[in-house]
Amino acid sequence: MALFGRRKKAAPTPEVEEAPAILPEPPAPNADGLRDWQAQREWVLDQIEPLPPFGMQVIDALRLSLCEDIEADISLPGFDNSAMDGYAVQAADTWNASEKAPSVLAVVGEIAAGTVADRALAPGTAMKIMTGAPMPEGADAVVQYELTDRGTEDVQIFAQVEQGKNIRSKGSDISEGEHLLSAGLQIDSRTVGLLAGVGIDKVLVRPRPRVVVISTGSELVEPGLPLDDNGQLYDSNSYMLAAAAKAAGAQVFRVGVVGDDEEAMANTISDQLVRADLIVTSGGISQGDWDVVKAVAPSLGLVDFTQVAMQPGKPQGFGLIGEDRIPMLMLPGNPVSSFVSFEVFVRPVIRKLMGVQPLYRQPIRAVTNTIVRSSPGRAQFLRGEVRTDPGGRHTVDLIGGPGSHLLGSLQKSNALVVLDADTEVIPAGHTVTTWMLTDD
Ligand SMILES: Nc1nc2c(c(=O)[nH]1)N[C@H]1C(S)=C(S)[C@@H](COP(=O)(O)OP(=O)(O)OC[C@H]3O[C@@H](n4cnc5c(N)ncnc54)[C@H](O)[C@@H]3O)O[C@H]1N2
Ligand code: MOO
Repeated sequence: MALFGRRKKAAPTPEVEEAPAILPEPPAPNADGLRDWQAQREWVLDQIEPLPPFGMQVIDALRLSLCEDIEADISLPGFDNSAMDGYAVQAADTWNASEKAPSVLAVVGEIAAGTVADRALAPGTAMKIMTGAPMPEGADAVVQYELTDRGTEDVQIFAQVEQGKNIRSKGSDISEGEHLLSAGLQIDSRTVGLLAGVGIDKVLVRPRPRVVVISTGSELVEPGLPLDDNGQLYDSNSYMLAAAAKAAGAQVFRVGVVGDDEEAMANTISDQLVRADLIVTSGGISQGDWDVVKAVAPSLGLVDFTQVAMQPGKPQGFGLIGEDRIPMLMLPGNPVSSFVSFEVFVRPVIRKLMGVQPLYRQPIRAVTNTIVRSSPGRAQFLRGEVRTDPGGRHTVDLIGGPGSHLLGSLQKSNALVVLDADTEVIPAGHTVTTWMLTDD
């Protein structure tokens, strides 16, 4: 039984916790002043709480995490019914029936799906019955039309059927009271079907996180508008990050470009807090003279800017912003750096907010088709194309170079190749770790 069928309202919201006054101690940097990417990811995730459960229509709960145990209130099928269009009979009346020597039974009624017989079936008689219609009392088998002459007053039956033939018995799929689903399950289309099948219209789930995406940089132009000749380029990051967040299950608000203006940036972030479970920014966090996010974020909440031993994605920012301490991930502006940072930090945060497991991409080992070189000191997230041969063996080719502006080769890739910070060279034919970049 789902919560809504029984209790009509959600569990009381948990008490609001006191907002933290400082961020917890971040991971210690290495000798080069860089943090380990996995330690940084854990540190960020430790500060993220799954969203409180919410009651939703089952169709809207697709891909969300169930927050209640569900048991069946009814059996499925709910009654014995026919699996075929044909005649409900007593099996004994068909014994020894054949094409040459058919059994002949009087047809005494018709049962369509959604109706019931007006009497019990007596020996020597048959009732027409349609697929899904309830079996009449007294009948213990169904003879499909193809084994009869389809008679309307009398019917000739050309084959013997055993007891139970073509009957779908009550509870043969699900029995009343049976435990169906456990809290924590991520709802898929089959689960939606099962919930609806047992009559449940609403369930308690963790809602889609509302993710606000902001990009920064006075050089950026909204796609669709003309570029001038003064070093402008299109804002690809806010679109890419919004799409990636949506694919990860979020409800996305793409704010788009804010120029390198501190007041405008501070106002934009503050204005967005009201509809955000997470804010993601791109750009303006490195060492530049107009790194606006880095400049204003400290005035808005608790923030931490650091450098992580990964390439791309070295500069990273994290904060808990405003009175409600809304998490904010501040990503570097280079498009590939932004995307890789999304994969490493933002996607797991979205999944934690949603309460779905696993938080991380499941690593797949793939054999390199060529030598892979890496500059040691930073973990590498290279773009690759993984192919799977018919035997299930994965191979990978690197796509494009390591440059973090290479949007074209990012699009051509279907995986990230993840190398440890101390890796220098991997000969062709050896295996590497890859993350498949599927949009789910
Ligand atoms: N002196 C140093 N300079 C830089 C360092 C460093 O350590 N010392 N780190 C470099 C690395 S690594 C990265 S990554 C970038 C990150 O810089 P920012 O996060 O401040 O990003 P921006 O400077 O705003 O932009 C970098 C680059 O990306 C383009 N960009 C920005 N936003 C978008 C967008 N929405 N769509 C498309 N392209 C975007 C921007 O035009 C720049 O070309 O810093 C290095 N510098
Ligand atoms: O970290 Mo930057 O992201 O190497 O280009």
